[in-house]
Amino acid sequence: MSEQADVVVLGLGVGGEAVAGWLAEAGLDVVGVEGNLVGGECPYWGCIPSKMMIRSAGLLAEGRRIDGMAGHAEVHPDWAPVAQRIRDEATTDWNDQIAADRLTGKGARLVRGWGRLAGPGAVEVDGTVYRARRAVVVGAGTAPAIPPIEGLADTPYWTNREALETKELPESLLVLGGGAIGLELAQAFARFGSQVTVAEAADRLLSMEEPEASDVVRAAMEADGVRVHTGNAASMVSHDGLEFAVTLQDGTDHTVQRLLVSVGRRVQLGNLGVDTVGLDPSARAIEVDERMRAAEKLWAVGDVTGRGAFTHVAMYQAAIVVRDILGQEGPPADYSALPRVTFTDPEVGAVGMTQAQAEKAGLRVRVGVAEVPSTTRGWIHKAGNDGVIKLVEDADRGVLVGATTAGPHGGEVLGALAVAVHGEVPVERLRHMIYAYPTFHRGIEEAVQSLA
Ligand SMILES: Cc1cc2nc3c(=O)[nH]c(=O)nc-3n(C[C@H](O)[C@H](O)[C@H](O)COP(=O)(O)OP(=O)(O)OC[C@H]3O[C@@H](n4cnc5c(N)ncnc54)[C@H](O)[C@@H]3O)c2cc1C
Ligand SMILES: NC(=O)c1ccc[n+]([C@@H]2O[C@H](COP(=O)([O-])OP(=O)(O)OC[C@H]3O[C@@H](n4cnc5c(N)ncnc54)[C@H](O)[C@@H]3O)[C@@H](O)[C@H]2O)c1
Repeated sequence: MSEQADVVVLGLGVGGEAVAGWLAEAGLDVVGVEGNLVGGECPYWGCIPSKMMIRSAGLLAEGRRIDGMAGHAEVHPDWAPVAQRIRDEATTDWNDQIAADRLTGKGARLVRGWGRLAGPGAVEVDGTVYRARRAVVVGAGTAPAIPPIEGLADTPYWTNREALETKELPESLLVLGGGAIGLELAQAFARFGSQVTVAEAADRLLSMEEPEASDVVRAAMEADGVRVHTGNAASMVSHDGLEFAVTLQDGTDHTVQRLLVSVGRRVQLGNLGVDTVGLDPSARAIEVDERMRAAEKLWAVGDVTGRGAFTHVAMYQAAIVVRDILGQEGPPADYSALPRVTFTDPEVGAVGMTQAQAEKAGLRVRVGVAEVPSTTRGWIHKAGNDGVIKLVEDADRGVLVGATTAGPHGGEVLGALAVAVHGEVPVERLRHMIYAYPTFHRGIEEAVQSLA
């Protein structure tokens, strides 16, 4: 059997849903194919439920900061309202009817099932081939990477999905991987009372960001009672029906109730039939140009492109895909001012290049640093004021090419620096700008003055 459409979108996560909805609203005949939940990872097992956990965990942490600053508070954590809110408000118990109706309400046709590319301009789902007159867009996302650790595959380990679905707080939890997922969830569970250990293979947490941010995050984790092992992946895992036994590379043994695997995510091209359009199924991602084109009649969007696994990247790319398919003008994709925020407390905001990346790119680099606790606002804030603002300047051009804002509201402070990097605002202008007193973002002025 075969059906026609203007556009077929394969995978309706953040990126695919946006593309399908916008193109349908523009009047095209769009078929959207989804094997699981319309909306993808972010609303059901990612950004949104994890940030609900973090918001609640943050309230507990603030409550514990009352002593010594505002009287006395006893904090009694309860996981039940968190699990309930994730069910009621975030995921409707992992039911996507609202999202599906929103999409079809825009005029798109929803096909439920797992699809595969079937040559240029064609997608097959359960024996039906959908032929696209204009474009196929792949937005198939990623799956958790599971490392080849002896014994791991045979155990009931958690990925982000089980962690965000849990109704019960783990008594003890070992988190493999000290990146964004691992750290956000480790700290949240620890603040509710789980005994948490993080084992990170690299020599520091959040190893893709500035070392100063790694130091801040490690201190914060340890202050929340998280045991941190760096340079120390797991070498063996087993489960006896009740508990996990995990041996780390340093030879230490850990017995825990739960094991969370968060060592990165992988694009799975093997199942997508990319060979039928001339692409390499063993590639790490679908290679796209600056208009998100991947092959004849083929565009890709979101995590599957390997250009930064963030919801805001998927949305940014979706707008480019839509413009290109509709033949509209617009700027090409540019990731030089890519912002990201790790929602630990303190939050770690970052944009553009780290110092190491800028040096590796051959730039003549100047660096400016301000310690948040010694800024006026940081000093006033007191409990929970750890953080650092770090700026990376291309000294030859006199513009910032990267910045890090670790600290209270670090993700919000980042906004100003994302504008500076994106807009290539001359450092000289930043030096003579008025920064409101006493804000956290006023720390940027100090960091600018210290550029050397
Ligand atoms: C715990 C966690 C927290 C996160 N927090 C943040 C955050 O705070 N901020 C942020 O910016 N990002 C965050 N992310 C990342 C964010 O979720 C992803 O970048 C985003 O979901 C990517 O969207 P996407 O459309 O590329 O893919 P996905 O959302 O993964 O969607 C892909 C969709 O394609 C479907 N699909 C795949 N293959 C097929 C097929 N063959 N046929 C049919 N359907 C298919 C899948 O079922 C899925 O619904 C987080 C991720 C996790 C796991
Ligand atoms: N706040 C956010 O925006 C947010 C939150 C969560 C996830 N995400 C996205 O999801 C992606 C995936 O998150 P993630 O945390 O799984 O990946 P990650 O790449 O952020 O971190 C994975 C970490 O695991 C470590 N690692 C790799 N193999 C290991 C092993 N065998 N043992 C121990 N450690 C090992 C890596 O060194 C790295 O530090 C992120 O890259 C990010 O793009 C974003």
